[in-house]
Amino acid sequence: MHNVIKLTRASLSKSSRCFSSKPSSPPLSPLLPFTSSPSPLRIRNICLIAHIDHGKSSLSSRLLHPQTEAANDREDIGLLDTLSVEMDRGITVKATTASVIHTSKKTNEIYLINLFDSPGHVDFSKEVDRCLDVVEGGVILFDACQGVQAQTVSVYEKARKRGVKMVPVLTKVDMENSKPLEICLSVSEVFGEFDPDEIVLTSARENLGIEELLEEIVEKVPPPEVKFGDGKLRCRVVDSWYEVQRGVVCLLKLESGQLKEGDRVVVLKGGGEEGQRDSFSVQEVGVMAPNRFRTKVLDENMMGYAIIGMRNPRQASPGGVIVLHKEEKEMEKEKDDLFFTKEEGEGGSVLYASVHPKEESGFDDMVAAVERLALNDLGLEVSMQKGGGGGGGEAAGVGGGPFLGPGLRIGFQGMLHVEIFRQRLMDEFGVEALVTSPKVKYEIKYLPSAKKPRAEGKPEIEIIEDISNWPGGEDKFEVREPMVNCRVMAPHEYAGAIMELITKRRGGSMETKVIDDNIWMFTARMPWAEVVTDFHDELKSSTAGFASYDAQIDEENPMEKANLCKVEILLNGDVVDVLSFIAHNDVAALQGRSVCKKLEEVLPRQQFKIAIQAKAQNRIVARSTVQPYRKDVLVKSGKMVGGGDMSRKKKLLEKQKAGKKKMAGGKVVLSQAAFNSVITK
Ligand SMILES: Nc1nc2c(ncn2[C@@H]2O[C@H](COP(=O)(O)OP(=O)(O)OP(=O)(O)O)[C@@H](O)[C@H]2O)c(=O)[nH]1
Repeated sequence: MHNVIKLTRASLSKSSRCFSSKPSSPPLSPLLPFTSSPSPLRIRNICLIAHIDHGKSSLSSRLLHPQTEAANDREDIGLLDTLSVEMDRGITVKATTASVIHTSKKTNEIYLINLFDSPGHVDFSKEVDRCLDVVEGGVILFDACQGVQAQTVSVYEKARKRGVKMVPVLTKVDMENSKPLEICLSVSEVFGEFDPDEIVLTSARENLGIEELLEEIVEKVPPPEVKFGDGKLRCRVVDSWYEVQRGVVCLLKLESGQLKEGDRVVVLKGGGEEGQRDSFSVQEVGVMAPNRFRTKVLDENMMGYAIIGMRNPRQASPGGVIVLHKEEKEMEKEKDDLFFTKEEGEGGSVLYASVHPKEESGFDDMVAAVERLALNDLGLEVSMQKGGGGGGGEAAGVGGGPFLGPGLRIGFQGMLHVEIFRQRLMDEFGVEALVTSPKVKYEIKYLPSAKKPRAEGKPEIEIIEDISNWPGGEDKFEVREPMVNCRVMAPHEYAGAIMELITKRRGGSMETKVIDDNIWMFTARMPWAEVVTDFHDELKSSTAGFASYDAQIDEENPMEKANLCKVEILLNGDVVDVLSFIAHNDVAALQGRSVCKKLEEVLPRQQFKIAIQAKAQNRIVARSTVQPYRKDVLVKSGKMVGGGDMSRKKKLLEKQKAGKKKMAGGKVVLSQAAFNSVITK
């Protein structure tokens, strides 16, 4: 039996004595020679997975703690959450990796553990997929107070599907309201594969159970498989990011061979052809610990970084494979087997919006920033078309109509992803962007119509992710919308509220499962458009914050027919597509009214009146007005103009009226707040 704490009430009550106080791993620097050529048998690749906020980053930092210079006794030093958006919001949005050296007390062997700290929020689950694709082990965390949550089940399923060996861990056992025994029993019951005795009890805050966890990892997780026995270089690009000084930095997993500084390499990617690819000279390689630690060589099965003098971010997107230039021809033949992950552009986005620079002149800068950000954010799907374009640069944007400058169409993974994107553009590149209210994509099936027959060559079925392409009034058509399988977990006393909410949001095929004495799980098939916006907020408020949810695209049956219509928003009589939205026929008028009301509150007042209208199914369903600034032309420097001269006063008022009439065609300024009003409806 390994040295995992035996889970008994007695052991729990004296838990602090059961845990060793600090891991005994030595600092990284004396082990430099080892890090450059470890035996694959002593490498472990793992990913920490869990529901949001269950303590992945804190535990990762604690695992790294002995070898970092941050000799700080607190766990929340956030060693791996380094983006400013992560520090600001206290969440992980980007999976990060670091290598930990661990000397096993049992075998006295030194191990190199490459760990990924993955994000917990469902919007960043592409990051979790990317990590699970390159590891053999997953440390699955359960919060000792909250236990199994909806996203835990989903990450467990992802890991199970990939055959990743899981090490179960309870976190935050130091908390006063923690219920380790209860939660361990519940975990074992829900997943049916973890023995409660095997679950490692940890506290990143109190530095408990860390040594035991490291021992469990080296004991349970298998070493990486040796896939190619020919010693030729094949490096998988796991991640990459752009640094102003050094250009593109790639995070690599060496599937085979050895990568040395000075090697000449090429990146095989789907698009490039043999002989046409740029070759690069490897300038620096090393491991992440968690900062860059130069080793000059990376060996088979290691994970580390490489700087190869690349400046164009598009050349090294995740999914590519780095091979030696002299072996390019040979590797070209294996190309199809070498592409391990999806290529850029196949992000499977679920929400689409157009993104515009706040100042029209900033389009080219925005394009460059988005391009760099997309390298590092797998969930983004950017359509960059070559050619003239709105800003005169390389990328052609989408037109913003009379209200916005040129922009880019971008696919996102969810609403939080949109927010994080905007903030990262600002924090990391100083670019302020406006993101229109994101929409899901719809499938339009055109039906035969005598009034407006389909033009020759036009497809019967169209996918629409930009609602300015929504069919016109004369077209006969059916709409299908994307569906998700939604899972909600909450204490059973909220069952009524949860069922009501799911029904209100057009959920169907609802099922309920009892997880333990307290928690029930609700599953339902729901329209994605109903879930992606504020479902989470409403769920939290109707369950006093206790419910957790997770939604996955229904792969088997992704679209379903629905009675939907476009609600057009008009400003001073002009249809503004970037504010228009799609609604179910039953609530179109209601939502139109709500958006008009909200726009009235957020549209900045002008010198002229702004008439806001909502139009659905060929009729105006709502209207409201933003009143203009009213300047009292009869008062000048605090004094009444013209004294008792009525004709002078009349003249001034008429002049003002004429001026306003002239300005009525003025430009309404759209702010981010205006787009947000459409999101929440
Ligand atoms: N008391 C206590 N609090 C902890 C412990 N570990 C983490 N926390 C707190 O729990 C919160 C979430 O911790 P994180 O480590 O950011 O959780 P996470 O799973 O990485 O979060 P995401 O990556 O955003 O999903 C923070 O406020 C931590 O300070 C622990 O062992 N004990």
